[in-house]
Amino acid sequence: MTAPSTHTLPTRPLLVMLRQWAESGWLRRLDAAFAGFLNERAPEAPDEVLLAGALVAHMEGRGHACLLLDELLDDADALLGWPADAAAALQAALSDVPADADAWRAALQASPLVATVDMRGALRAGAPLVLHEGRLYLRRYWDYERRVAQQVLARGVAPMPVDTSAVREHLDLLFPAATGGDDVAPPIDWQKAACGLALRGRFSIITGGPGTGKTYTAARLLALLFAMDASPERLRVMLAAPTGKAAARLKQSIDAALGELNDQVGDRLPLDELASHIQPARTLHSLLGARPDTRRFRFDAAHPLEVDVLIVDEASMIHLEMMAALLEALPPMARVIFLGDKDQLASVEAGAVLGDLCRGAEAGRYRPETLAYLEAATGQRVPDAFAGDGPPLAQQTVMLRESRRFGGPIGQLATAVNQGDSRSAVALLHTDRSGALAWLDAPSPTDVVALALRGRDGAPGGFGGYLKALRARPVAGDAQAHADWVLVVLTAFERFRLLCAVRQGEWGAEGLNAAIERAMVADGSLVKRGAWYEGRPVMVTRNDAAVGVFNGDIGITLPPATPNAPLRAYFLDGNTARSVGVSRLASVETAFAMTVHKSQGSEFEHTVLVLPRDAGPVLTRELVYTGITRARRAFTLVTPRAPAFGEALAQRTQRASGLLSLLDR
Ligand SMILES: Nc1ncnc2c1ncn2[C@@H]1O[C@H](COP(=O)(O)OP(=O)(O)OP(=O)(O)O)[C@@H](O)[C@H]1O
Repeated sequence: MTAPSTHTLPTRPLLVMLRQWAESGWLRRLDAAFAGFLNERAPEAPDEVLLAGALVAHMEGRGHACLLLDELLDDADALLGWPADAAAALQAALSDVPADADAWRAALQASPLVATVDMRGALRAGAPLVLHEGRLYLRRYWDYERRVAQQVLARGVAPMPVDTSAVREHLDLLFPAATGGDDVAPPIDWQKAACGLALRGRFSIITGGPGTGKTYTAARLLALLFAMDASPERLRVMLAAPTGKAAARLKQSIDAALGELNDQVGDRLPLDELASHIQPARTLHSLLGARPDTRRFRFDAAHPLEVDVLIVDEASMIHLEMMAALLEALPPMARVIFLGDKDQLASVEAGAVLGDLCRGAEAGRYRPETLAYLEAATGQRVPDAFAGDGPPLAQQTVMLRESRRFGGPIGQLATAVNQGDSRSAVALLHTDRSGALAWLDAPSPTDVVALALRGRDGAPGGFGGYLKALRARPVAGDAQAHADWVLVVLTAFERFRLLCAVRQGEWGAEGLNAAIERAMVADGSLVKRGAWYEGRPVMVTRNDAAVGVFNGDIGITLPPATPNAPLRAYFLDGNTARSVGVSRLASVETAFAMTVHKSQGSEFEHTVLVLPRDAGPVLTRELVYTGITRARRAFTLVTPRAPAFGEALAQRTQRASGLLSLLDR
């Protein structure tokens, strides 16, 4: 949101009240200031318009694309989840404004501050708010939603013509039939179906939990596209993900899958040539050409990306603004395939685009025409349970349902959590004997610190391996040995991580980082002479295109190979490390512990999820699920108050958005 300026203190009673709310921490200062800005623009605007403006800004700060007016009037407490005193103040404020939604809507519609959308989609010029079908938007977010919907519709409405018998031949090679026994029909291979559907669309989604083979499928889809293309030598393939780490993982997984495929199909498909067409994976910011000090990217509708096929991983992390920019920068004829887990937490920024787009993915809702195509192109009959009359987007969306790497206790726990089955989840955490799962009651944060330093039974180590790697520094001046050491340290750090539900407080990332630092300094593992010290892991908290670091990147502070040179932060970039002088990193925080939100796109051998004492609105099922699915071999749940876990599972993340209604027309 653009920060409006207020030059003088407000005198209008509503604005005074909003300012007090901001001082109490119920609203952001920005939200109250936005109401002040609306008042400056239209001093005659009634209170309800200014109040709605402050609340829509507030909702944007909480990740919502819009404010649902009916929900606000029906049950403001449920919508906002404010503390009792704030809720009472809001109820009092609401009782001063028209009590029913129609009167409120009429006041908004009549205001010059609010644009309503006419039959042709036109808006009143210059209005900072938009009202559409009971949803109130900051104009920018209305615009992003409309642009995303337009792009999805433009790319997805008419399937491209496909030679189904050629597709079938290739798909049978790429996905050898599962054997179901003599009289048992083989289960449907959703990976094969996903390739078949993506082949005929310019916009496709492959969603599924961890290890369900999204990248495995994407690699086969690339092989299929390459085999089916009339001039494959000209095909430009790009890979991207929201964070550097996720981009590096995507490239590694695609390379590994293509290598495996090569062993499987030999020279029946030109896979070596395909591999040479795949450019290095990039972050979305770098792909689009982020520029310092502007929201605009180098690539946009007027200057499209030079790409024919774009695969985007970790799509649940893409927020509305980025999705709009990405889709518009794609040439109209290019294909984009999004991979992601629809059940994960959405981005910190407003919008839950993948979740919205995948709302019907579980049910399939494939139309007869889609089912007939799938049968011809893949040789598979999709079970009736997945038939329906879904919109065009549903015809291009496939959910992968079988986890290949996550079948053990961690997978079972993730499933129980996803289903909100807290009894089974608690039982799994308490009774697992394999070492994969553990529940730790931690009366004090020092228990978490002990876990961080030494690990636990069944999953020993904690940060011990990382500290050991740090100590194995080669003699100064040997550049190659130094480069190898940096990679060892970076990789060792990836093995263990504390994930917190919140940032602040003793159970939050900030408190635990400080406590771990203190403990490591006390036992001599670290020498800390200032904010920057050797071995300090840092996470970038703001994009800085000029330095080449982006929100969520994780680096380790180390001395460079040259003796006595200042410390540098080293970042893993695929299989190599790149470094930045620490003085150039303006926005970073220590990263022994990090929030679950920031951990998306990463995985660790042993992941510890720390739930604080009180289950506030941020503690949700999606947050716990996302934390668990960051664990590769071991997961530990830690909390000072056991019921916090069940309370979190009972709470869902619901983000207000109008995207689906724009797509369903
Ligand atoms: N059909 C299959 N047959 C055999 N192995 C498979 C199949 N599908 C996936 N795998 C294997 O399962 C593992 C997980 O697959 P993959 O990495 O593609 O999953 P993913 O959904 O992309 O996971 P993540 O959520 O971690 O990104 C890989 O080792 C892959 O080779």
